Amino acid sequence: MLLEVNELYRFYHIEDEETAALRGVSLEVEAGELVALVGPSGSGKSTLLNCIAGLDEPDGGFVDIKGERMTRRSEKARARLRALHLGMMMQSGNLFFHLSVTENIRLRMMLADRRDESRIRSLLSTVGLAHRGDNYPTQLSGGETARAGLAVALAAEPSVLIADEPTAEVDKHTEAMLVELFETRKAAGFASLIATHSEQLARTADRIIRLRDGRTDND
Ligand SMILES: Nc1ncnc2c1ncn2[C@@H]1O[C@H](COP(=O)(O)OP(=O)(O)OP(=O)(O)O)[C@@H](O)[C@H]1O
Repeated sequence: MLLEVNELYRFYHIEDEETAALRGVSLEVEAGELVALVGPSGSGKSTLLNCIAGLDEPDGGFVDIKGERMTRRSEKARARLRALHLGMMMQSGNLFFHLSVTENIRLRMMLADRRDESRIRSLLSTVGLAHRGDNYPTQLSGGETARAGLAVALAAEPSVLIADEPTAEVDKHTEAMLVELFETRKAAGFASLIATHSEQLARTADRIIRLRDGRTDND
């Protein structure tokens, strides 16, 4: 099992008000699986992805990636696990603004001890940014920024990819290109969990997991 999420709970508190963003979410994604995560705004998708990535600590439950525990580990251990096995593309962005797109991809590869200039070029063209490698994130449109973020997420060929709305703000042609890219990952035996409103992407997925009020819908 590449990704195991077991009984995750996450509560947020603002003054006296408590929001139960996750209320016992469990899921598994196996090698070669593309899973779409869908649910209305506020249902807990981003919270779930942040907990999986070890960027947020759940109040209960655990996350294992390739059999290694992500939850309740030191920041150093989580960073190592992320660098080696996890690609993430989050709404908050995963690009360094003082680095060009090419430099962002190169840095992500270096964190996983990889160096391959031809892979950088091929990644850029796969996400439709062959002409944008030397640009800085602030010089990109919303859709281009999303695709640059995806190129960074995929840079080190992660076993597990988590992505938050990768096809938001892209045109139909680019959406089709990204769907093809996810299918290629699937064929190569990697796992992807993708929060999406894209019907095309949901249709391509092996499974759809629906979140509602912090729970999976089939609970
Ligand atoms: N840092 C935070 N502090 C307080 N409440 C939060 C925080 N982050 C999220 N929430 C609340 O937790 C719930 C789940 O939010 P989350 O962002 O995970 O939903 P989502 O399904 O990703 O929504 P969207 O599709 O709009 O991005 C919402 O009620 C949200 O208001």
